[in-house]
Amino acid sequence: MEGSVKEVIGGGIGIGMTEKWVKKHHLLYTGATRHPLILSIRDGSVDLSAFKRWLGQDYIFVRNFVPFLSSVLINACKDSDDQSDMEVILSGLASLDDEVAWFKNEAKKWDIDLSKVTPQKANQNYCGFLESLMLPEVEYTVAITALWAIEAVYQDSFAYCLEDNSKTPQELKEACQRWGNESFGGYCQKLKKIADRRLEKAPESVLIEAEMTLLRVLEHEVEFWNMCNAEDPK
Ligand SMILES: Cc1ncc(CN)c(N)n1
Repeated sequence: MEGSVKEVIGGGIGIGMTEKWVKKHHLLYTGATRHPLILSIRDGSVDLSAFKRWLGQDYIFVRNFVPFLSSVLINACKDSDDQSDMEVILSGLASLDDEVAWFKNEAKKWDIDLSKVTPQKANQNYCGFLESLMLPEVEYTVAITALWAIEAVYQDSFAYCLEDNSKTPQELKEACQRWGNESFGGYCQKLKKIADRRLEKAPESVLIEAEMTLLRVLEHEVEFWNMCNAEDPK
């Protein structure tokens, strides 16, 4: 029950660290989730070549995201204080199978040869960052915060393109649905809860590391959208 004694004592209705950080860094968060590319999809003015660039580059990103998510899963199995973390992360990993297939199928529709797409600079940088998060010294709390942020940016961005008054072109709606749907939203909420639970108990040094990691994720996301909107390879 909302507002129950248990919830108040347990912090259920209190604001978590992730939300505090989103508020504190709202300019950067908004930069990542309301980027001009997203706004152009939502208002229907999108340059389809930018969408195609995004499709090819994101396919490469997702392939690199698989080992990152696998490493968060291993961390959860080894270091988590709650067994259900593993199930949440496993569900995300399982859905990537379908996601990779979706990219291949979508690329065919848009006449994109994925074998010829090479990662642009911003994508290479982002994938390099994911690799750095897989190093053994990276705390589970930091890695799960990164995972939540990466997924939340896509959820927030694409859900915005599906709101009632949006003019998202029909042929892009399926892409927006992938990350903008309610079930993906629920997954992001679960990741947020895990991150908040871990952050609540984390020592100051881990909190600093996690907040910095969130900022890096948001910066990489902005750079990623910029790369798709740019005419020339960066
Ligand atoms: C760049 C980027 N960021 C996030 C997501 C969501 N997994 C993605 N597919 N690509």
